[in-house]
Amino acid sequence: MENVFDYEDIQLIPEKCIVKSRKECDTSIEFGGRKFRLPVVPSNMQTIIDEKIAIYLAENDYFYIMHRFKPETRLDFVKEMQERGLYASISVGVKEEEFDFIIELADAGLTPEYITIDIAHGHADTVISMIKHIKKYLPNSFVIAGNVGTPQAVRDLEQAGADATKVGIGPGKVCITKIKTGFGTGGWQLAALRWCAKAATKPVIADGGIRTHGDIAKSIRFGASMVMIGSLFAGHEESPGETIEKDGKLYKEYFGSASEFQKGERRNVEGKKMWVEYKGPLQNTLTEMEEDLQSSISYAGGNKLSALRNVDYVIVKNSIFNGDRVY
Ligand SMILES: NC(=O)C1=CN([C@@H]2O[C@H](COP(=O)(O)OP(=O)(O)OC[C@H]3O[C@@H](n4cnc5c(N)ncnc54)[C@H](OP(=O)(O)O)[C@@H]3O)[C@@H](O)[C@H]2O)C=CC1
Ligand SMILES: Nc1nc2c(ncn2[C@@H]2O[C@H](COP(=O)(O)O)[C@@H](O)[C@H]2O)c(=O)[nH]1
Repeated sequence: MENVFDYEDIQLIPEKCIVKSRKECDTSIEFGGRKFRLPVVPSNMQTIIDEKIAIYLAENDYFYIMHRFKPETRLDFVKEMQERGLYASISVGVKEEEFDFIIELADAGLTPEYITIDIAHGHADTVISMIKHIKKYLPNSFVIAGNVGTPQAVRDLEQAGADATKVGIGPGKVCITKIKTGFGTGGWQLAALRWCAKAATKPVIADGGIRTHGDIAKSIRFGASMVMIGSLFAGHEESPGETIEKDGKLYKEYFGSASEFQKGERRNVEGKKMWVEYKGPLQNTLTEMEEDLQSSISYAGGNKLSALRNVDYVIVKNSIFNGDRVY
């Protein structure tokens, strides 16, 4: 790998503005045959999304992926979403019973519009088998497969039939994969995204490591069609995690899907828990993300998301933040 960098090492370079107001900039994206208001999806984690948030996001034209940690509820979830006239987007793993679940859905005549294969090390024969299995039994589901961190992995999963791949091993805020295993894209996620996106012939989702709204624009610049975000979506009024009060301030829990809090046991733990400051309603964050991304598009000299794809950038290693904070 030649240039290795992460989000905080990059600044995008402005182009001449062509709009009179940032409101003219369109942040929408087509993904898997549907149009969404933002190229952003909250992480499919138990402290980030639940059924209520999924319904809210689907009703308001945002993309969502439901987590897979209450497996017995998934069939009814798909049924309920589709009865409401909403799209169904679920996650699966790769264990034996997950293969049975796909057949169960097919037997029930249910085709989720999106199925995400969600495991830590997605460049695996088990994932390739699951992609093929889904394509056999539910050929009309849009299959997202991950997570991966190399061009070869992207090629192999696309070759197996994946409609999109998800890139990011270890850059997450509650992730300890790089510390526990020595592997991953933590610390160079943006460069890994670029590397993978160059090999991809289908959409790529950048997953993990987004710390500011500007990182969404950077992800688009480096090849992402969609950006998966956990920590920035934790801490909302609607967030499913527990709420505590400390010294008069509210905090909400955010834990990793491979943490002992998720697993209920201390085996192969690659995630931790943290407490995130309470942030108020989810819609406020979605609105601010949209406004910030509209602004990014205007700096890119365009009026739609594609303007971000070709802007120039500079690498300013470790020097952007200098202790800066948004608030
Ligand atoms: N994006 C990221 O960086 C990471 C994300 N996660 C998240 O944590 C959750 C749990 O993930 P995961 O443990 O994969 O899910 P599962 O517990 O469902 O495990 C997936 C299967 O793959 C096997 N496996 C083989 N090698 C590995 C490996 N290196 N890492 C994990 N599994 C392996 C597991 O067997 P066995 O358990 O016996 O080894 C199991 O059968 C997911 O939601 C995942 O997205 C977890 C870590 C990193
Ligand atoms: N290594 C681990 N990664 C995890 C775990 N649980 C979730 N994740 C990944 O993190 C992102 C969210 O990252 P953030 O920086 O936006 O907070 C999420 O989408 C997963 O890919 C875990 O336990 N270990």
